[in-house]
Order: sequence, then C-alpha cells, then structure tokens
Amino acid sequence: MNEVEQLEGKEYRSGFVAVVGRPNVGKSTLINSMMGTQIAITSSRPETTRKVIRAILTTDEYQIVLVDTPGIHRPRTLLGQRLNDMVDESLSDADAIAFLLPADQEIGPGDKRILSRLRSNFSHKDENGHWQWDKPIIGVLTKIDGLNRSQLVEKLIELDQFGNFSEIVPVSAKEYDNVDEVRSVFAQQMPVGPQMYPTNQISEESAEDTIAELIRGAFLEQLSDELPHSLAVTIDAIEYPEEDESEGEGRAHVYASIYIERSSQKPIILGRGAENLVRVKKKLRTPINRIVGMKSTLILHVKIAKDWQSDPKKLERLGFN
Ligand SMILES: Nc1nc2c(ncn2[C@@H]2O[C@H](COP(=O)(O)OP(=O)(O)OP(=O)(O)O)[C@@H](O)[C@H]2O)c(=O)[nH]1
Repeated sequence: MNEVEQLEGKEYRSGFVAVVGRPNVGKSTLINSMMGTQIAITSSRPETTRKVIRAILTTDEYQIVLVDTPGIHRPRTLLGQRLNDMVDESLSDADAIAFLLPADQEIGPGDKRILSRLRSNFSHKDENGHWQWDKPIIGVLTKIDGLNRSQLVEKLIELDQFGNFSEIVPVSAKEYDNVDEVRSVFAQQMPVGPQMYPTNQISEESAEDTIAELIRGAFLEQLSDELPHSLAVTIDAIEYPEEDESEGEGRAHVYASIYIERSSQKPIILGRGAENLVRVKKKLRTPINRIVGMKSTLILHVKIAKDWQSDPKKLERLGFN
C-alpha cells in the first residue's frame, strides 16, 4: 500500500483463493472468465486439471491469486495420492476457499466428501456445538444459466443449509452472469496487504508448463473417451532464434513429448493419418505464439513411459513431485 492510498483511507487487499469442487463443476471456466484470458485448461472431460495453476487477478483495489485444484477424489494410484497432497497444500496456504457446487445437479456424495474434508481441516465447533470456519469458505453456485428465478432461490437456500458458508454467490461463467460479483466477494475476503506480484503478471506458471497443459488439454478434447488419464506432456526445450535471425523469418521451436503408457495407445494419439497431431498443432498455433512472443513451430514426439502413473521416478520426471 502506498502513502496516497493510506491517506485516502483505501486499503489494498491481496491474497490467495483456492478453488475446490468435484470434477466438472466448472472451476477452470470460472477462473478463465474471472481473468478474461485463457489460463487454466477447460474440457468437458472430468479430472482434466492436473496441476495447481495459478491465475493472478490484479486491479487498483486488490490482487487475488486464484489457485485451481485438481478434483478431490479417492486416490487409487500414486498419482491420485500426489494430487490429493497438492490439493491439501493449496488449501492450507489459501486465505479463502471457494467451494464450487453446480446448479444443474443435486448436492451429492462428492460434495459431502469435500465439505467434511474442509470441516476437519479448517473449522472448529463453538461452545454451542455449531461449526465455525477458521478461514472464509465461499460457496459458489455455478452454471446457473439453466435455472429460472424460483429454482435459483431454492438452490441458494439449499446451499446455505448444506455448508454454513461465510458467503454464497451464484454465477454462470459461461454466460458471464454475475462474474463481477464473484470477483468482489472474493476480494472482500482477502486480508489487507500489498500487491504481491507485478501488475502485468497473470500466471505463476512458466511458459513450459502453460504450453504443456495446453497440449494436454487439446489432445484430451480430440480423444473423447478412448484414452484414460494416461497422458502426460513435457516441454523438452523452447529454442529461440539467434538475434540477427529474428529480424527476418526467425521462429521459435517448441519441442514437446507426449507420454503414453502402452504402445497400443500410439495410434489413438496420432489419429488416422496423424490427423490428431495436425489438429492439435493448428489449434495451438496462436496461443503458443502468444506465449513465446513470436511465431513458432511445435514439434511433438510421442513416447512410451510404461505405468508412469504408479512409478515414483517417472512421476517426478513428468513434473508430479
Ligand atoms: N451451462 C454451463 N456450463 C458450464 C459453465 N461453466 C462450465 N461449464 C461446463 O462444464 C464443463 C466442465 O467445466 P470445467 O471448467 O472444465 O470444469 P472443472 O471443474 O475445471 O473440471 P476438472 O478440470 O475436471 O476438475 C464444461 O463442459 C463447461 O463448458 C456454466 O457457467 N454454465
């Protein structure tokens, strides 16, 4: 906070909001709509969000760092366990937690599991036996675009009874309805504090991580249900042209490896006549150019890492540690 702001009595707020919810609840779409830029990957397939992706929303009044979490679920593999650990870490570090519940579905066992996990970690019972949150938990009712007014009111009441949330806010990220209100509710829950990141920084991820996530998301979209979650992507190198070259036709070269678990998955990834590769490259041309800051060529290699989801060494190499 600078002196002028102090004199005007305007206090800058800044902090972290962890976004949780069961798979497919609309976390990534909400983060993207709040940012107005594509940062987190979105896909209609559940559990596509693997990494804790941070988006940084900065205004004259506040800075909110949004932490997207992979869906909380029962771990079945070592990868599942690591993902759950990553979620716990983001939640403890956060100043507030946004718990997303979809308006187009009933509150279910997945939501109850998340609530009880939040309760056991971040709440206590007061002398009257009522749950009190130790940090603000904001209930966000997502996908309200399919509801009429009375259904909306009913859902909000249901949510209130379910979670005893510090705040409740409805939103349709898809129709951009009430997104401003979500921003301001989050901001109000942030502690007073100075800006943590420079104004023009929108993500804490490196160019490599962002591109890897984009490639992964693009393949998952292509592949419908054929391939399970046995797809990992790493960026091996981004080579920029020499200085004098860049004035002419200089291009960056982005080398990416796509890891699958079995060689039988290779034709699925490639598609007939390598059509999937071609589509993914075409789709990502503009976003990757924007990230590397110049025209670029994407070079994709499909590699086999047997059972990587259960091998600690391979997991580490693929960025899950
Ligand atoms: N009707 C409607 N659909 C939405 C809205 N927001 C997201 N969706 C859809 O819900 C699906 C899941 O959205 P995501 O943002 O990928 O969900 P997520 O919670 O990040 O999913 P995971 O990464 O699997 O945890 C996609 O098909 C979105 O188009 C909304 O406001 N309205």
